Amino acid sequence: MNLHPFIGVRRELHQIPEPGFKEEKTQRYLLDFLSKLPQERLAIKTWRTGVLVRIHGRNPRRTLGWRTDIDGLPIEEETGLPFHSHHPGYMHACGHDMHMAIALGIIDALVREPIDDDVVVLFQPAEEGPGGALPMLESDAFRQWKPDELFALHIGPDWPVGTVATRPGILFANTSELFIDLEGIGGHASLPHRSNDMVIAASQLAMQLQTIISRNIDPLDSAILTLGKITIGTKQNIIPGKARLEGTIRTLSMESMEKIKHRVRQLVKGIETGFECKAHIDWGANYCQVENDETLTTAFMEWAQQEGGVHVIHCREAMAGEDFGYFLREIPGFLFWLGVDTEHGLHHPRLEPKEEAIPTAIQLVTKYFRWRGNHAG
Ligand SMILES: CC(=O)N[C@@H](CCC[C@H](N)C(=O)O)C(=O)O
Repeated sequence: MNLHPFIGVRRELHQIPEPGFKEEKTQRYLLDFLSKLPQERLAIKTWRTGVLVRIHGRNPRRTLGWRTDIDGLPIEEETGLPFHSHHPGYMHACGHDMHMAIALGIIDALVREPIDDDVVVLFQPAEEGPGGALPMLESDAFRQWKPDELFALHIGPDWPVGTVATRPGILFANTSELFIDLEGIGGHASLPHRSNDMVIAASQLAMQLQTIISRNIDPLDSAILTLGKITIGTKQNIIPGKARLEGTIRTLSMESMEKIKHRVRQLVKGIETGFECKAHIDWGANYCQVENDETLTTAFMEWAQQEGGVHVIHCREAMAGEDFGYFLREIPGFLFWLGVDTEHGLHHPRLEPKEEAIPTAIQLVTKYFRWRGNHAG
């Protein structure tokens, strides 16, 4: 059986996952692919490791936009697939390979059969961190081609292929990374009284941080504080003088985000006093919530159910983050989950999205652009 061309594209991209703002091979792949398309209606420019593509319409009244993210994750792939990652320690474990293949498929369809309106497609670096959306949004490259409406999708592991899930209003959470460094005094394991043990300080802090959500935040206002990594010590008989805790905070309101940060500062100060150590907090990258435009999202959901050939689910908010939220603060639009039905979820080393979702998405989005961009609304 012949492989769908954009499933082939996804498999090639799957092999070259790269960290945020280091997506050089990915950028070359995208530019090479784009150079082979009919060029009459295409304009292409780069911004850092990203790419911006403009497809000139037949009779443009406005510019519609599509955005995909392009970076991979620091995860060692365990899928055993024949087209597995060629970059040790990196994997497309959040579906950005699927997102890019779909975006290229949309461009391919629209250059061959253009719509009335112009379409701008953004290949945005560094979604997983440190965040490419905000600097791209502020760049001249983007400002010159700023679309009037902007749309995006994210693969959704929990839904079957042929399903689209979204909602008007907040879809994804506000996020803040969290890095805390503790510095005490290291020493010999047999002389605890002469050292200042950061294993105990970090352990206490980890437990205390878990009380913030349960004791300080309104239970009806969802929030998360997850510590994903703690680094302490070198050997079993050395008391370590340094510790680093790394995590992420998620909220559905900015008010809760501020409250959590305030409590983190207070608890860290308490650890400094209690353990006579020094502490430093770094909030890393912060993403604002993804807030779907009410009117456009409702109209899309009705259209997709009736005309799009997919099953539409009105889903709940997710506590995942997406820097696409920065674009939606300025430009009306929406993001939807694309059902890819995988046993292992996002950021898992065995994530295997069902590839049939690629042609489904290309068809759906191209059809939507034809409906919206041929002066339907
Ligand atoms: C869809 C998804 O999984 N997004 C990521 C992006 C957030 C990164 C952010 N820098 C953080 O970890 O706080 C997620 O983890 O939700």
